[in-house]
Amino acid sequence: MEVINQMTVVGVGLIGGSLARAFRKQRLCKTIVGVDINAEVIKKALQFKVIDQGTLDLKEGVRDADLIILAVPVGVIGTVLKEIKTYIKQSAWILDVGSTKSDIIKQAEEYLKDRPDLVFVGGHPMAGSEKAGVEWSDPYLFQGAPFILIPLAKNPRSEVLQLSQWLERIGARVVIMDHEQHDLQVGYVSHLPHLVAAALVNVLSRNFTNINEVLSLSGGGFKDTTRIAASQPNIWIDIFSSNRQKLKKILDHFLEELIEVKKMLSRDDREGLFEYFSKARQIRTEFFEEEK
Ligand SMILES: NC(=O)c1ccc[n+]([C@@H]2O[C@H](COP(=O)([O-])OP(=O)(O)OC[C@H]3O[C@@H](n4cnc5c(N)ncnc54)[C@H](O)[C@@H]3O)[C@@H](O)[C@H]2O)c1
Ligand SMILES: O=C(O)C(=O)C[C@]1(C(=O)O)C=C[C@@H](O)C=C1
Repeated sequence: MEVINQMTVVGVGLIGGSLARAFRKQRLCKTIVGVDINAEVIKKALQFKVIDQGTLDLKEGVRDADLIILAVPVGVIGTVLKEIKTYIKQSAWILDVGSTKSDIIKQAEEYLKDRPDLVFVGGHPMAGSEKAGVEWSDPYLFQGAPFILIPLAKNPRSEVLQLSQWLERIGARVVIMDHEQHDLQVGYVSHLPHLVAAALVNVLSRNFTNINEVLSLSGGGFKDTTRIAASQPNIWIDIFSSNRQKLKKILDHFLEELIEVKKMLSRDDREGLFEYFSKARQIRTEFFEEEK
């Protein structure tokens, strides 16, 4: 397998830091350079030996890279790409890890028109945490997790194959799909759950003044279903704004579910409720038990 001379991670946070550590652990690259807008982040990343060199200067950081990972918030991935494209080495690979893909793929197609030599692949690791920052990075984060890849139409399959092999080496399960399907399906299994978790918390604050008293009564159910409500809002604003057209439709479908349940409650439809919960139980247990 080809070893990367220099990998540059732009945005050395939870995901960027975890990818750097995972690639290092598997000896997939010789040198790792980190670029961030925050000097404290670079200092910490050097201290934890997540990166070998760090800089606040994008141009300097990407110039000699063979693989560039864009691990900044979704709303700035395109801006960074536009800024660096003229400095990138001939035939380098660029992988972004943003949680939405349609906007980013369209930006990459537009901005890289005059750099047909570059291999841009849209990526989305379906692994993460509610914690942010390099201090929470984990070299094993991607083990067993899906890593969605969205190649640009013009990319040769062999180039995507090389990237897939590196990602498989860090334990990920590569899934190749198109950006529209990605934003729809991931909208249901990641973005909607995030919103539901936040709503479960916020419904308390809207209806109680003694929230802490109510929270002190919660057991595992509330904690399990609301862990992700503790995530960084800045990351999620970008995700929701970027996927807003699909999310509006997904929300309509979700509201239909809630209205159905409300109707069952109004007519005390025990049979309907039994069917409803049984269906969910069956789908969830069959899938996740088979997955083990
Ligand atoms: N957190 C998750 O669970 C998760 C999972 C999969 C994908 N993602 C995606 O990964 C990306 C990074 O998320 P994260 O959770 O690692 O966030 P994070 O906050 O831990 O890290 C982001 C880093 O980017 C830096 N940054 C921000 N703007 C920058 C800029 N213009 N130039 C250089 N550095 C900049 C920040 O200082 C920070 O260090 C996002 O696009 C997110 O959607 C997140
Ligand atoms: O496990 C978590 O904490 C996550 O929220 C990770 C999670 C998700 O599964 O929805 C969140 C956003 C990412 O884009 C990918 C993965």
